[in-house]
Amino acid sequence: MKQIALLGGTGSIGLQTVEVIKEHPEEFNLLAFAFGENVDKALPIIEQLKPSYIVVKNRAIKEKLGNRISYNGKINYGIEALNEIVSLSKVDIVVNAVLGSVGLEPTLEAIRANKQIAFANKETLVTAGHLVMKEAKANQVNLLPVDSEHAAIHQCLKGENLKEVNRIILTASGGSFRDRTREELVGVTKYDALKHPNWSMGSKITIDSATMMNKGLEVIEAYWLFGVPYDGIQVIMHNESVIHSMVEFVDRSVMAQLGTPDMRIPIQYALTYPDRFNYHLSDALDLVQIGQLNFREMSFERFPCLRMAYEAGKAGGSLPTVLNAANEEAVSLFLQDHIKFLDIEKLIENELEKHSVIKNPDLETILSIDAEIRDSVKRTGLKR
Ligand SMILES: NC(=O)C1=CN([C@@H]2O[C@H](COP(=O)(O)OP(=O)(O)OC[C@H]3O[C@@H](n4cnc5c(N)ncnc54)[C@H](OP(=O)(O)O)[C@@H]3O)[C@@H](O)[C@H]2O)C=CC1
Ligand SMILES: CC(=O)[C@@H](O)[C@H](O)COP(=O)(O)O
Ligand SMILES: [Mn+2]
Repeated sequence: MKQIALLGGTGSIGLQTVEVIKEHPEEFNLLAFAFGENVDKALPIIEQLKPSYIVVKNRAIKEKLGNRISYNGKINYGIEALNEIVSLSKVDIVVNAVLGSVGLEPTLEAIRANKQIAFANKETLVTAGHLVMKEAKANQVNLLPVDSEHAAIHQCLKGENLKEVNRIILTASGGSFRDRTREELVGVTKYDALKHPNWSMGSKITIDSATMMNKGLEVIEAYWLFGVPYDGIQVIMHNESVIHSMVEFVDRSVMAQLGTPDMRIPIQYALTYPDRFNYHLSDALDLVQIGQLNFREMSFERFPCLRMAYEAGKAGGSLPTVLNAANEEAVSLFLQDHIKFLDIEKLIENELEKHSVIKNPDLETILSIDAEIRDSVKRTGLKR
């Protein structure tokens, strides 16, 4: 029986991870469960699976949950408590499904404790990929990608020699505004932006998908996970999200991984790796019913967030931290109706232009830049 510590358990990935765990009660036990503030979503899971350790965002939530929980689970709060549960000796797998760079420190702790990590939290790799990968190499820990594209690439690369990779081809659905011109983006609402054509996901990543920043973050995520240079990472638009990504080898042979757009499939694979378990939660892929798969060229002019992500990734140092922090804050302002959709990219570009890059930043520097940029975006954004 594998003992699981799930971070971000009330989110889109977290809830789907719980479904996978429940499908295989003889294989997986939810030992530790962490979430932010959503007690109503957490309570039924906690009451059913009775994790021994629970971590929430702050003391107020701890008290709120403590008043409603019916068994003797240990409840704690804050980043240190997250760091503690990922390092528990009994834990076999840490699922990192928290949103944003708050996942950085627990990731480093889980690596230092030699845990297998099912990794969804892409912002952590964007903000501090050099620190995470250095620690992973030193401790010989594999990050098992949950993000659908990276899970696909990981499968295409199984048994292959990385030196024989020509390029990685990341597929992008295009998001909710893929058929609109830039002029048609003026005045779009968050309700329009939240209508993803293929996937049901948390709000932040759905907005990232609409701005194409999601693919930008994924380019940087791929760079760190697979060690392929930025010039060898291509993004193409693929309407159906059926091909999750591809790898081209030096002999021009291309491997692709396909599947229905259902995140429980890569989540389950990250939990069972290197084995595969039966899966019954959704229907099998039916290519005849789908009929055709469509592809389009990606445009940096149409999607400046993708251009900015490549530029930040290539520049390296502290610039990806700036990109990520500015994006997290700008999306949050947009979701709270403080700024317009097109302001997201303007606020990010503004921070990237102002920043003097620091080479090889340490954890303290990254955390301080992250806080400083969020503050700056909030101030600028609220004046708009
Ligand atoms: N959703 C998807 O299909 C995919 C998501 N990803 C990545 O997975 C990650 C999670 O995405 P998604 O599930 O959509 O996000 P959601 O917003 O749905 O969920 C985020 C989770 O993180 C928790 N959380 C936020 N802040 C804290 C904190 N300070 N301490 C503890 N928990 C916290 C939230 O708790 P609460 O809500 O209770 O406050 C919630 O459980 C992101 O990095 C995303 O890019 C990658 C591929 C696909
Ligand atoms: C499910 C998943 O992995 C998301 O990151 C998805 O890729 C978002 O779709 P886009 O291709 O629209 O960014
Ligand atoms: Mn993805």
